[in-house]
Amino acid sequence: MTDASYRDAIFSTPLDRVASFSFDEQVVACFPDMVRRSIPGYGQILGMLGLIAERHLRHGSHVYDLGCSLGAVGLALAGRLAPEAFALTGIDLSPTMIARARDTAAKESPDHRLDFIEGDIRQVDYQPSGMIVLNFTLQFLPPADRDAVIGKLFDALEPGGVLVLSEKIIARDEAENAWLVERYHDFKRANGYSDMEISQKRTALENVLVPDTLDDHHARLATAGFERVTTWFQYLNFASLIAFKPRAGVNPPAVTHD
Ligand SMILES: C[S@@+](CC[C@H](N)C(=O)[O-])C[C@H]1O[C@@H](n2cnc3c(N)ncnc32)[C@H](O)[C@@H]1O
Ligand SMILES: O=C(O)C(=O)C[C@]1(C(=O)O)C=C[C@@H](O)C=C1
Repeated sequence: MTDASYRDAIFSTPLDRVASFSFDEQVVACFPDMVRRSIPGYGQILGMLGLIAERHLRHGSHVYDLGCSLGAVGLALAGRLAPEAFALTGIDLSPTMIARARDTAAKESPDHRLDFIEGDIRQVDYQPSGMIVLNFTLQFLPPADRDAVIGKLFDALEPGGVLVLSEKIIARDEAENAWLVERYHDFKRANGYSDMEISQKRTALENVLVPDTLDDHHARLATAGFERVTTWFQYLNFASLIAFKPRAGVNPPAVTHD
């Protein structure tokens, strides 16, 4: 990152009332440090997205990065693929994120076609695309809106296109979930967050980041029409899935028995 990025100290002082988490200017200013210290495997997921794009993207096709924040996904793809291999549109609700994503892309990958637009991913008219990435974004949509967004993305994908969905997840089994969350807090402590920071951030994220189970994600993607859904990454309570849209004509016709 060539842009200024500060250490995340947002929850490091005791707060009388912890406000709901939002992607405000304070978060934008320390975002690279926050995600690096708060999302297990964040860097590895970004690295793999480039390799997935190399394998699955038809030359010259369009990619969406939804909830793009500072544009890290586009930069990761630009690090692996030639400028003519793809054109990417990043979309985010936060104007500050979008402004910084544009600046960074212009400095770091001037030859690649990386566009960034401010918008709500629930309201976009999507153009046909070969790959769509939701890297820790769906979890911030109200649960009631998630099926419709995934349905729209399925429709926008070209036959053979892929959706990559990375999310914080919850385990249905209480004991399993407790173990994962406790180890996740150990991970945060090891990355320099205090117990107070961990606890205040947890409060701020209540009802803002609402995780689904892996089963919920698989079921939603299958219902939308995805042919094959694979959980290709999991590190504690963070996971990434890839979903494949069927190629036209390869589905065998349904066999009927009489
Ligand atoms: C955890 S961040 C995503 C991180 C980013 N994808 C990355 O890989 O660095 C979630 C982002 O989703 C954005 N967001 C949340 N709801 C949104 C919506 N309805 N439409 C567009 N962006 C949204 C937030 O502004 C925030 O930047
Ligand atoms: O800090 C946490 O508890 C998180 O869940 C990490 C998480 C995320 O998963 O999106 C939460 C908010 C910020 O966007 C960065 C990371």
